[in-house]
Amino acid sequence: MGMAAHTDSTILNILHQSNTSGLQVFRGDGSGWVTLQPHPGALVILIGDFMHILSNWLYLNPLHRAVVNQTRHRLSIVYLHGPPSSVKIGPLTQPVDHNFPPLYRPVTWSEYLGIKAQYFDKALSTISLRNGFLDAGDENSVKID
Ligand SMILES: O=C(O)CCC(=O)C(=O)O
Ligand SMILES: [Fe+2]
Repeated sequence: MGMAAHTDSTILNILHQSNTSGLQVFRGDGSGWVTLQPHPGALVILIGDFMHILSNWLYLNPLHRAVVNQTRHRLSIVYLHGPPSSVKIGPLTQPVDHNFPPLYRPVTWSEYLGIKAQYFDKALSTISLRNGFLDAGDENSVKID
């Protein structure tokens, strides 16, 4: 089963893929979609939207996807780590300096999941405190195919 391009709505995801590749991460430096080759015993840590929010854009949520393999069976196991569903979470004050004020309004995970279901790749923009600020999935920064 493949997965369309997305960012994870969690704090972070811990992923193990079998020895068939399929996980790809989008790199904004012009490399485009880069395949993360599986390594035996290795785990992939993906920063989710809430780590992105908490860190006020210091730790970026990578746009990624899973492509299907027509000939080889592929298995990936993902542990999703999110915040408590009803606690409001916004950018932490510590990494936020005065020249870089909070970029997002506080939001609960359950509220954010509703926003994500409705706006998908534009979800972070809808809680942005700065108009025109671009996030990973935004139309103008990355074209999702
Ligand atoms: O199949 C994969 O390796 C990716 C899975 C994934 O991105 C997810 O579960 O959020
Ligand atoms: Fe994912």
